[in-house]
Amino acid sequence: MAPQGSPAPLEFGGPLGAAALMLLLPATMFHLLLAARSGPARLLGLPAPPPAGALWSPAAPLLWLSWLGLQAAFYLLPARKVAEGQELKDKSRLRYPINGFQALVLTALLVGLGVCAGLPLGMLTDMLLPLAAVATLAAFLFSLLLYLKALLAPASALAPGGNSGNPIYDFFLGRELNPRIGPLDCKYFCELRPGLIGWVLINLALLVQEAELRGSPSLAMWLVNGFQLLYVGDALWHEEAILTTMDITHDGFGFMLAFGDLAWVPFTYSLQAQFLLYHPQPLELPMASVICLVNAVGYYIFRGANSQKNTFRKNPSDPRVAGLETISTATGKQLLVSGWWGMVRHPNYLGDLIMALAWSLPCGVSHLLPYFYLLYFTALLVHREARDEQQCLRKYGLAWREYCRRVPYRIVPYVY
Ligand SMILES: NC(=O)C1=CN([C@@H]2O[C@H](COP(=O)(O)OP(=O)(O)OC[C@H]3O[C@@H](n4cnc5c(N)ncnc54)[C@H](OP(=O)(O)O)[C@@H]3O)[C@@H](O)[C@H]2O)C=CC1
Ligand SMILES: CC(C)CCC[C@@H](C)[C@H]1CC=C2C3=C(CC[C@@]21C)[C@@]1(C)CC[C@H](O)C(C)(C)[C@@H]1CC3
Repeated sequence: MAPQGSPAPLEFGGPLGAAALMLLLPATMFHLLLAARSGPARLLGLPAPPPAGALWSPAAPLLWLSWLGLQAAFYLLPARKVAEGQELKDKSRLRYPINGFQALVLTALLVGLGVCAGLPLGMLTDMLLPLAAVATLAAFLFSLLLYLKALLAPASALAPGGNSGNPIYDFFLGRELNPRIGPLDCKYFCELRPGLIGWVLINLALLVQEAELRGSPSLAMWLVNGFQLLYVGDALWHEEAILTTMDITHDGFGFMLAFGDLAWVPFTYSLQAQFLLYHPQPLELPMASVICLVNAVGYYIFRGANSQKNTFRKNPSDPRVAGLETISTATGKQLLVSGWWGMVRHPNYLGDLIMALAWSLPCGVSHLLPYFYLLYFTALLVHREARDEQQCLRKYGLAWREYCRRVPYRIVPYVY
């Protein structure tokens, strides 16, 4: 069934773009994994081909499925709070458990106990290629299952974007908005749990492996681990805020998010730590302090902007935001035009990008490879910003134009 109303414009270059991305994204991920462990560690240019069998281990599917099962079990544990999502087309609201931080703590306890009992965590680093292969295969199979499941879904459950009628495009973007298997909300679960927590676990394994190889982890490895743990911990602590993001409220759950959440995030976002294991970098305390300052500035902007908008959206009369200047829109919602959201139209992206820079700086400036995340993330956020602008223009019309007039810069003041 297709949703009613005018069809949404095609994004990501339509079916051709979607097909190209489905090949390019996994290829890029494997290129990065191989380049990080190769001598020259070139971002551009071909790394040496993997040794025969390096992409496969019979233990990998077992390990990966156990990890997914463990995170699903933590998801189903009693939550400190159950939050309601945005209103859906049929006027209903879905309920979501807020226990992501609890899952992170339980995972840390379990891994800690395992390590004390002799679990060789560092050996996980030798499994990254086979695990990435399993995660990629799982993302393809899972997206197929989701595509088929959407055939039975009512029109009101379909996403505005991924129902063009072209199977390749719809498979990529995702047809159903909030597919659920029993009590498990697939998109909400995948976006915050197995991939995000998996990312910090991989980082930790790389740190342990470095300690085993060189006697102790390097300062650079500590910084990368610390910064990214803060980012993931923050996401899970503010888990409820994800319910208003574009991914949850607008995008269907298809290959893009399934692959992004399950494979891309854990295996490419840990690239800096992977690079450092194979290419140790000297880092002195004064430089490390400057990098910590850069991360702190980025985090301050990112958290300040996200919290200000979330507080305002939940309760505009909250004393923390009640004094801010706003524009009224025809939908009854208001737009902030002072505070963080009066500085640029996406101050949260600016903070996120500054943090991305801080995550790469500990890797020195001899290689471009550890700066991949910063480059990719800039492209992702510029594209995401443009998509969000289109959606806001459709939602708010003239009020959005007025906001753009009052706040002319998108992400970086006086630059962009
Ligand atoms: N690490 C990663 O890989 C990624 C991280 N992120 C991060 O995720 C976070 C969420 O990003 P994202 O979901 O893209 O978007 P935002 O959190 O920026 O949300 C955009 C929405 O906010 C509302 N909004 C926009 N302007 C205003 C305003 N002036 N006043 C009030 N509300 C406004 C609109 O929705 P409405 O009016 O309907 O409320 C708009 O659609 C960001 O911090 C981003 O950096 C995002 C992608 C990837
Ligand atoms: C593989 C493709 C190129 C694109 C895939 C994009 C996804 C990897 C990202 C889309 C939005 C994301 C968000 C986060 C992680 C990356 C993905 C899934 C996020 C969970 C990271 C932590 C943040 O604090 C957040 C605000 C909760 C993020 C929400 C969006």
